[in-house]
Amino acid sequence: MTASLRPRVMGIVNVTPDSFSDGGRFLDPRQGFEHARRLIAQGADILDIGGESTRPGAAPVSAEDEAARVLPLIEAIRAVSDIPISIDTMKPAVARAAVQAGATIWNDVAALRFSPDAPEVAADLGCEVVLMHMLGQPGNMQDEPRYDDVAAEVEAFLLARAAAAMAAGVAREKIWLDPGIGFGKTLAHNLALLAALPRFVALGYPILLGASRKRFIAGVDPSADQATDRLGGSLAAHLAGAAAGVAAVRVHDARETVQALDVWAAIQAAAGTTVS
Ligand SMILES: Nc1nc2ncc(COP(=O)(O)OP(=O)(O)O)nc2c(=O)[nH]1
Repeated sequence: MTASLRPRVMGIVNVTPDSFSDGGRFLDPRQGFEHARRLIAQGADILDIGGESTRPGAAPVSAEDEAARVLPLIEAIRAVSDIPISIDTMKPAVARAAVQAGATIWNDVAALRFSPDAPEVAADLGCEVVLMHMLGQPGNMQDEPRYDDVAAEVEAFLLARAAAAMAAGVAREKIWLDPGIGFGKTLAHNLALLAALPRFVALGYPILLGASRKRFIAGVDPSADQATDRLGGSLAAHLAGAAAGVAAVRVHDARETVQALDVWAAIQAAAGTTVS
C-alpha cells in the first residue's frame, strides 16, 4: 500500500558455493528457484541474481561457469514472473546472456571497470546499470583501506564512472549508483558512507544500498559474528537509507525488510496529519 513512498526491495539470490552469508544454499537451480519464489512471495520488488561471490578470497569463476549458474534460474523465473531481475556480474558476456534471458538490470560491483568493453556493452544492451564503488579488486580491497575523505572520494568515483558510462552511450536515466558498503572500507568508512547517504541521493541518480548482513554490523555489535545474526543491524542501515531517500535496498531478508519499510512509510504518510 505504501510501496511508492519507500525504497524498493531487491532480494538476493546467490547461486554460488561461497557467498559470505548464504553460500551454497541455492547453488542447485531448484533451490535457487524456490528461494526466488519465496522472495517474491515476501514482497521483493526486484531479484538480484549472482553467480560469483564478491567477498575477499572468493574463488574466481569463468564466464561460462557463471553463466551456467545464473541463466537457468533467470529463465525459470521469467517463465513464471515479470518481476524485474538484475544480474550481479562483473563480466560483460554474462550480463549480455542474462539480459537476453530476461534480466533488465546489470548490477556491476566493478562499475564497468574490469573489462575494457563493459561500458560499450552496457550501452548496447540498453539495460539499467548499477555502478558500485569498490576500492581496488575483491581480492585486496580489505587490505588496510585508506581514504582522505571517504564520502568525497566515493562520490567522485561514482560520478566519474557515470560519466564514463554515458560517454560510451549509456542513457543517464538508466544509471544507478551504489556506495559499495563493505567493499574496501573499515567500520568507520562504512558508517561515514551510511551517514552521507543524503549526499549521494542529492547527486540525482537512484541510489542502491546493500548493507544486508555485512561485517560492519559486527563491528557495532561484536556478538553478531554470524552473518545470519545481523538482521537488526541490516534493518537499521536500510531504514537510514529510506530516510535518506535511497531508491532501493539489496537484502537477504525480504519479508522483514518489507515490513520495516512499510511501517516506516506509514509513519511518514501520517506526518503532519491531525488525528482525532
Ligand atoms: N550493487 C551491489 N551489489 C552487491 N553484490 C554483492 C554484495 C555482497 O553481498 P552478497 O551477495 O550477500 O555476498 P557475496 O558477494 O559473497 O555473494 N554486495 C553488493 C552491494 O552492496 N551492492
